[in-house]
Amino acid sequence: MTPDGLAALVRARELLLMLDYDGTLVPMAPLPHLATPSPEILNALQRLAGTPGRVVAVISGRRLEELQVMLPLTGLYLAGTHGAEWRDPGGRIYRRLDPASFKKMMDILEAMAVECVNGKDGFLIENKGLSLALHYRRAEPAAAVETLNKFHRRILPVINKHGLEVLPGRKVVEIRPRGVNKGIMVQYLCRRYPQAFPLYFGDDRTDEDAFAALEGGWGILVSPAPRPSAATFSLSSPREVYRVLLLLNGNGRPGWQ
Ligand SMILES: O=P(O)(O)OC[C@H]1O[C@H](O[C@H]2O[C@H](CO)[C@@H](O)[C@H](O)[C@H]2O)[C@H](O)[C@@H](O)[C@@H]1O
Repeated sequence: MTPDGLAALVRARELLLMLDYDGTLVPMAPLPHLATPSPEILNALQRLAGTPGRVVAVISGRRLEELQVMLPLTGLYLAGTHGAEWRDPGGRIYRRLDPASFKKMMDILEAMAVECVNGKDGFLIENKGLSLALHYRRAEPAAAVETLNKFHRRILPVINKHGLEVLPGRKVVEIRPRGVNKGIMVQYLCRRYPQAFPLYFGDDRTDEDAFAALEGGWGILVSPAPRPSAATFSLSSPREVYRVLLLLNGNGRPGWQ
């Protein structure tokens, strides 16, 4: 699907526009804090969020606190930690889980990750309170395999005992409470806005839960190459996602670089 084709199909409808952040709205970067949106993306999202007939939601594995810094926008949903916490367009904050009850567990997992990484270069441990991510984007491939195997063995008893799950992502392994996934947030929004046609844009394994939860809408996989997915269509890059946002804003000028 081309961005122009997709926008032409949905432009006239009332839309529930849901987007993943990393790899979808913003291109991947070597480190999480470097994946920041351009002013053009921020403008496009802000315009959409202020347009009648458009409900906009960004649904990410990042913490809500971090998303609010990355996307200093108003009038849209920001959902963090795979939908475990979110801010609504009116600025109210909601949490499905109490971070306090997971703190001890995440601290234990963090200590295990530190032990397995053992000071090796290229790893990043991110304790998000409700989940823990072990990034290996900049690690040597052999070191990544060895460390991840060790980490999996180390955490297995804890995972099973405490109802957690392990999710492989793009150069990251994440541990989060079972039952928390982007699909739950998508379902909530679809039911809250039944009149709006749902579209979900995502690039990663965690977005598959969201595609599967769409109630009569379309999932748009963001990937340069075809791959198995529950999505309906695909776009090749965040750049193409940006073009769809521009077109939905009624601004089809080519040439976002
Ligand atoms: O659900 P998402 O919005 O796609 O968030 C998924 C994870 O994204 C971040 O990590 C990933 O992106 C970084 C920046 O491009 C990259 O450096 C890292 O290797 C990727 O794993 C974020 O740090 C995680 O907390 C999110 O779960």
